[in-house]
Amino acid sequence: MALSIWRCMLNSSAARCHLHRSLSLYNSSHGFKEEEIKNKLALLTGGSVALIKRENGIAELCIDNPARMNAFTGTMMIELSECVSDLENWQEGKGLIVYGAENTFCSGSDLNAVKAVTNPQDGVMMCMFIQNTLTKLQRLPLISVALVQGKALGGGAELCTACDFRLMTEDSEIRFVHKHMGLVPGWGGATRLIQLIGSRHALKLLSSALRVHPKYALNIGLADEILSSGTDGPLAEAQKWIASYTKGAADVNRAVKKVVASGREKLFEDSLRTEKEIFGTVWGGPANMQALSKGTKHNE
Ligand SMILES: CC[C@H](C(=O)O)C(=O)SCCNC(=O)CCNC(=O)[C@H](O)C(C)(C)COP(=O)(O)OP(=O)(O)OC[C@H]1O[C@@H](n2cnc3c(N)ncnc32)[C@H](O)[C@@H]1OP(=O)(O)O
Repeated sequence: MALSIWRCMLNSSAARCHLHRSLSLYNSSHGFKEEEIKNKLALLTGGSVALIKRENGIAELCIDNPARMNAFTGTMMIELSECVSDLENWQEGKGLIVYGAENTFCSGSDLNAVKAVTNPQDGVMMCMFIQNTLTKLQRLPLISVALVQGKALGGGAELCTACDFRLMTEDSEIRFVHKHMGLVPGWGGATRLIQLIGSRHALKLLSSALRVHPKYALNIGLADEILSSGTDGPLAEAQKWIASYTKGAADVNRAVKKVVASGREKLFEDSLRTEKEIFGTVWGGPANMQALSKGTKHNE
């Protein structure tokens, strides 16, 4: 009885709203004019972003514009945002692999497209649009992995920081080339890079536009693994890698990612409170009851 009252409290709309945080980082109160920038981006066509949601709960998102090393056109930016919204509503989902077509990750914005939006107002609107998308991607209750093959350049380097993990193939590189373009990161990549590797390493990478090869990336904590060139190919290697972090029931996996995502963004006390609320969503749930009734031990 006490447990069901407790669950009822936790399922109140206020708690749900708190847990399923998909509010946009920028909205009209920040001067963001979403429809206006979407209309402009829709004119910059080419390439595509494709999402496959597999039955095992692992999705694959492919950045596909190989003629331009998978650079992002305007329509691809819109498609990415639609794919992320789709993933936000995928209750069976546990994991996500982001990769680029034809063995290279992504070379950032399509330079032909960005030439059409060089005025600072449009630039900032585009930046808000992509930051909204990548923040939602980072907050998804899915373990996300960027499979970096070939080159991750500019915005492509920023995109891979929005994933929880980065797996690099031996010949790949991540490179924040922004300084050479007279820019700084704008897709949220600087903020996320500092969180990932600390401000000293981030400053080195951004101020020198250094090519970050896999061993160096592993060394500074930017990469999580260098994939061996197995016979099945990098995507199959990435699927195997993510499988070991997404075993078991979807709701428990999603709760794990939610506690980490909330802790990553919140102040200490705030994070403890959210952790307690998420805990309440799995405590006494089917996976928990099954483990208790089986007398599960952890000595293997
Ligand atoms: C805040 C993010 C920031 C922004 O929004 O402004 C950016 O992302 S800026 C964009 C950063 N990216 C670049 O500056 C990439 C420039 N391109 C290169 O450095 C090279 O093309 C490279 C290293 C990606 C690949 O070199 P490689 O020798 O292997 O091949 P090619 O140079 O022959 O490239 C093949 C083909 O792809 C076209 N390409 C590559 N990247 C882009 C891009 N970002 N936008 C448009 N087109 C791109 C390249 O021009 C070639 O086309 P081709 O018609 O054959 O000349």
